[in-house]
Amino acid sequence: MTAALLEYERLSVSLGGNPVLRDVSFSLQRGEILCVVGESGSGKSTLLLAALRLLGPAGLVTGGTVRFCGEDVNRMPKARLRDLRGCGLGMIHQDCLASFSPLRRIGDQIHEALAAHGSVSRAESDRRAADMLARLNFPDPQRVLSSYPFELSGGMGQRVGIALCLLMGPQAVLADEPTSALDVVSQRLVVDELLRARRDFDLGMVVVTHHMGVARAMADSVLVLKDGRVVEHGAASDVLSCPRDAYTRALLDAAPRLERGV
Ligand SMILES: Nc1ncnc2c1ncn2[C@@H]1O[C@H](COP(=O)(O)OP(=O)(O)OP(=O)(O)O)[C@@H](O)[C@H]1O
Repeated sequence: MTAALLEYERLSVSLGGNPVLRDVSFSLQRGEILCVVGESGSGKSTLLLAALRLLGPAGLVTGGTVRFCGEDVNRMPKARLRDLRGCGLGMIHQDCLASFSPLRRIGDQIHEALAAHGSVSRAESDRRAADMLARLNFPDPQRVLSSYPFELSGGMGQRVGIALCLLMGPQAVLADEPTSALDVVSQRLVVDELLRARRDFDLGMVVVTHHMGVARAMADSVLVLKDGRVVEHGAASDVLSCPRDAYTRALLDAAPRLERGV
């Protein structure tokens, strides 16, 4: 049987000595979108960072494992870990534009990122970036590539961040509140782009969101986190339509609606 893309098995993590994740288990298959919901401080970002072994100096895995394609992330040698972070697991942040240097053009920075993970000429990286931006419905990819970050709107910046993530050729994508900083129109575009990326590249995705409307629009499965523990995990249709847990019901009561795109 093929290993899951990501598998958390009874993962417990502490930050600064405080337990933040407790016995978290789930798996993610190719082509699956898992949305992780829960209130602020419930451990959602920590859950994503654990997969990249990016818990920082305060972080400690106190029990359990995270496996990527069957390989224990906490036992990976440095070179493997670099591949994992560079092109195995893509990361999309709440504010992708903030990850770009304000001083250099987008095309220069995309080239730098691609060249760090394999020999690629500037012409080739521009071609691949322009193709990806066109695929994500940017009307003028060349203009984006020659822009500085401050010349892009927040929504465009977020979509450029998605393009860069996809250009690295990840097998799975971790998205931490990818729509939270956006107006509703840009939210819809980002949700549609992530759904298209899943379909086109058969990606697995873990999407952290406060927004139950985003979970409704995207999720195949939903995991509800409270105080670092999984209170509910199952098919999106079950968790979002017939929640078993009172906490999930309370989250759903505050949900803005987005229709499912695919
Ligand atoms: N370096 C640290 N040392 C100690 N505690 C930390 C540290 N970083 C985060 N925490 C705590 O860990 C808990 C989980 O944080 P985390 O960012 O994973 O939650 P979250 O669900 O993603 O929250 P949000 O939705 O606000 O981003 C929080 O209570 C936070 O205060």
